Amino acid sequence: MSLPAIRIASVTKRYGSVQALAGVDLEVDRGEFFGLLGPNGAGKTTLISSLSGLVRADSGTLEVMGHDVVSDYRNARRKLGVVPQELVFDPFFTVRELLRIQSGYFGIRHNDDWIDEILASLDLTAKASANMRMLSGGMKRRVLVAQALVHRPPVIVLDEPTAGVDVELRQGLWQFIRKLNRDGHTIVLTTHYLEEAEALCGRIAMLKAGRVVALDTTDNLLQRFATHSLRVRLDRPEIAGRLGATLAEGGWAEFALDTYDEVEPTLARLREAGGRIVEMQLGEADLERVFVEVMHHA
Ligand SMILES: Nc1ncnc2c1ncn2[C@@H]1O[C@H](COP(=O)(O)OP(=O)(O)OP(=O)(O)O)[C@@H](O)[C@H]1O
Repeated sequence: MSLPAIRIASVTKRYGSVQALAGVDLEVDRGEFFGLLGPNGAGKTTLISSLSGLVRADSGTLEVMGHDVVSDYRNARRKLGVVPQELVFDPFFTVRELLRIQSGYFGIRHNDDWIDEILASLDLTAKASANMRMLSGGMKRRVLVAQALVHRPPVIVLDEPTAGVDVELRQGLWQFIRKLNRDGHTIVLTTHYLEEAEALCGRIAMLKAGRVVALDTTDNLLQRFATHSLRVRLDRPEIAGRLGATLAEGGWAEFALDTYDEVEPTLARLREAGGRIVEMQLGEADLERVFVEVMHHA
């Protein structure tokens, strides 16, 4: 069996009194499109930074394509491309200069053919000679992606790559990342846009307070929780509450259902209890609901 793309075992990291990572175990196989989700402060960036060597874990081991990120740092770093969350650049370099410098960090010279290809894929060709300070936020983010790819890493980690990015660019970016994944790259993504994670990721880990609290395929996660919901707005919402629904704002109540077959009996019970339905909606479970449930119970 080939080694996993990423192996994280018993990793802990503390910042003063904050336990940012409290014993994380995680393996990502080669070729996966993997999602790392969690609320603000869950430890996602700390985990990614530990993987890229920006942060030193207090204990545990991290490997990229079989290379330990501490004892075999150079090889581990070569196998990894990280698109960081924060936009930090030297404003005086042009896009091409920046990508050449980044290539130099990895000891790669004469990288212009590949740089041109990346620029074209990210729709940045026209900006190759522009100074970084002249680019919009969305374009800077694309340059961050380009920067992560100059050394052709097999494993690519993206930390909230679409934060503050417009819809068109987001779709373009995903198309490109999907292509990289189809070409065999392992992708790890953190995002707060759960519909993006649902659409893209085959497997997902959810972190809370530095621990993995859910880890499964996206399909299993969606199925593990009630797959459908019946939302009703009643003239007397408390009736639905007595029948086991979750009450929401505006008089809405929500029943979690395993199948659509349960819709009719639920409506019948409501009618018998004297509830009059003012409005009604049927919904599929989505990752957002799963996320809320997992975080609530973890
Ligand atoms: N350099 C640091 N010094 C002190 N505390 C830190 C540092 N970096 C992170 N933390 C703390 O560690 C915890 C985990 O932070 P981290 O940035 O890893 O979370 P995250 O899941 O990436 O959050 P977000 O979704 O907001 O990006 C938080 O409580 C954070 O305040």
